[in-house]
Amino acid sequence: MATAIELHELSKSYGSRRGLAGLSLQVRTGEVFGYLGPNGAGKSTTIRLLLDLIRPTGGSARVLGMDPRANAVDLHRRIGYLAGDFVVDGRQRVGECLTFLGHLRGGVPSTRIQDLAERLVLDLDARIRSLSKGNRQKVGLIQAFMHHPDLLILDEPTSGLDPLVQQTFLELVREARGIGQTVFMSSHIMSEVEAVADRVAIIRAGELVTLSTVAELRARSLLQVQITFAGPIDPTRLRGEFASLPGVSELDVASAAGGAVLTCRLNGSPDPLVKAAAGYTVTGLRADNQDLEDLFHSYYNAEEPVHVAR
Ligand SMILES: Nc1ncnc2c1ncn2[C@@H]1O[C@H](COP(=O)(O)OP(=O)(O)OP(=O)(O)O)[C@@H](O)[C@H]1O
Repeated sequence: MATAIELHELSKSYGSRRGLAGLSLQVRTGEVFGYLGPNGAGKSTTIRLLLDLIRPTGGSARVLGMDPRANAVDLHRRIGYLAGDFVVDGRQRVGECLTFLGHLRGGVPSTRIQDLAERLVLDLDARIRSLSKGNRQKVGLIQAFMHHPDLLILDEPTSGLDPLVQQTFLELVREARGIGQTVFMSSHIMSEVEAVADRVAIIRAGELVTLSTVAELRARSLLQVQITFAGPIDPTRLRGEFASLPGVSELDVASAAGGAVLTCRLNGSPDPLVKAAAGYTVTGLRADNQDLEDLFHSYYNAEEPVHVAR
């Protein structure tokens, strides 16, 4: 099966509130799919619909080739799910809780639980109620990964984890992909998913804004350019000449040490800018890719959906 998740015009209204508005997308088997959006965008709503924890008001979803409404029991066995608000009985010890959950999933070797707990630095003897938020999140991660499910559905999996544990989590995701598991993970922070995701979807107000590979997104991001020119040079003339070049925006020219420093953003081919600069003596040149996080914020804040590919 080439498609692990398929959404077709999926909608969910909560009374007059819009949770999800006609969302269509496909997650391929074996890929790591990042599902991004600001708070309230509809990420948890989508995930709850996939698991049949809530019912759609329109459209349809297929998960591992099945209808979540008709095959919830079969499906849940093949899915590892980490809820955004993961809660378990606080009186239990971590090890007891994970063994119990393992039994519900057809049995998980204790060595597998021990290995995951060691890697995530989690004490299996601790009582769950005594754990910090981050350590509870580790319990949630272990129960999602431990039975090697075909599909991992993780709602804000890195929430509360310190940077070192986040790295271990990313390793677990890579290993899962390595053995053919599919990972669907939500986040509201791009940097958490860009290191592992094959593709990312960005949603806003229940709608798909963009769907693309991380590499394509990077290529689409603007360049922040700084060119230093040797003097004597007329900054006003420089400004007039460069401001009209294709793809140039946010241009600024400042006088410096007898010469001038030009800064601008560049969208598209650098060729016209480079050719214009070649008419002068260039003593310095910098071009940095816009931070992907900034790019995401521009998608979140855009008036209209920006781009939807594949
Ligand atoms: N049970 C509910 N009753 C009413 N409105 C709801 C309910 N659940 C979600 N919503 C609304 O649906 C929209 C999408 O919420 P959802 O929780 O899916 O977003 P999210 O992207 O997961 O955000 P967050 O990161 O804050 O969890 C929001 O406007 C939210 O207020």
